[in-house]
Amino acid sequence: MNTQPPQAGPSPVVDRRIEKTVPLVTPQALHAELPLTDDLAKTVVQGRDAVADVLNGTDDRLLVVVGPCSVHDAGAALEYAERLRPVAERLSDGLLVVMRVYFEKPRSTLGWKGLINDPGLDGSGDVNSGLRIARKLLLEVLAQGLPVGCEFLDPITPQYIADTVGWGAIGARTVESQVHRQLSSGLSMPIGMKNRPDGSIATAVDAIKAAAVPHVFTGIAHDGTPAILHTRGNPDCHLVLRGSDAGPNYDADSVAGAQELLRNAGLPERVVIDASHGNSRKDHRRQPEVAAEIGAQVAAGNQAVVGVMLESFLVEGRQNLEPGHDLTYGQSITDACLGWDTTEQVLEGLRDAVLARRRAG
Ligand SMILES: O=C[C@H](O)[C@H](O)COP(=O)(O)O
Ligand SMILES: C=C(OP(=O)(O)O)C(=O)O
Repeated sequence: MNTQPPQAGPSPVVDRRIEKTVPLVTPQALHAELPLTDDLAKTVVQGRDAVADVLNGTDDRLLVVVGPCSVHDAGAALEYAERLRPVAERLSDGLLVVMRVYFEKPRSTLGWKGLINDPGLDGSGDVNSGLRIARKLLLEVLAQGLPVGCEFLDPITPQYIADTVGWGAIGARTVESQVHRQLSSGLSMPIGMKNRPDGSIATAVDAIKAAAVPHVFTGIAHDGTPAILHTRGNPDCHLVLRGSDAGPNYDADSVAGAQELLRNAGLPERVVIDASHGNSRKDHRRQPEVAAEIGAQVAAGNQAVVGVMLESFLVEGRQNLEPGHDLTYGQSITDACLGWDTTEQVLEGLRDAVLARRRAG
């Protein structure tokens, strides 16, 4: 028999490293506050279908996912969307433009983890506000008529925003994770699987295969209750070549190698290439030459290259997030980005490449 008096104060067993627990808004409540209207839902569905058509080759355009490395200021991101919309329309004969609206940042070690996790940019971790700001911005970008692309990092977050997303990514650091593969198998939009930071493409190919089939996993339901989710499998997952710590993988030989891996796995030979990250060696000034080389492969008739990713914001480069320092409006606080004018030139070059491929083929 236990003769010890009941323990007063914190438990010696559980929550020893939990400082505090804060209630999380439910997906249902957030959706009710910030609803996806029928018109916006049409933009989402049309965007997803158009991406799938490009991936499947029934649309010969190039998918271009372009926008800031991360959103830290919703106003600046919306201004970017307002600039992008007319350019996307003008180039729509060659490009299917999806705006990169990334709220979740996977870090190599430490750093700001994105607007959903820390909208105050100060470590206060007000996730409820982060989700609200993120969803509001997603609806505003959709209202511009632009489909949006996000990385899915936290497995709970999609319940709050995935209804607005036309294209999703699983990042280089999580592509080997079973949790993210299961999640992808249940997501309603095409998902790009990135090669691992060390360059392993086989891991991303494994992820595509794993996410294509049904899974069962635990998560939350729309009303916020714990739930067992049974997925159907996602046939629209595809490879994203993003280079690696060892160097780029956007050149024709690397693309051919990736095609061979896909072919051997019995998967469609379709590849999206990220012009940033390992492919630019994180130097934004190299993105135009990477995009030009990808464009040259497209213009030469390569049908396997179906998309390009660019990191771009209003102001080129990046800045450090430091307490007490004012931030430059429209400049990235994570990876360095192309500035607006260069972005427009790069997009025009990619569109010309598609028109050349079409003329030749
Ligand atoms: O795209 C953004 C970054 O490359 C990614 O979040 C990793 O950043 P880090 O290596 O600076 O942590
Ligand atoms: C983190 C990102 O990319 P990767 O996973 O390729 O590093 C990103 O695009 O924000």
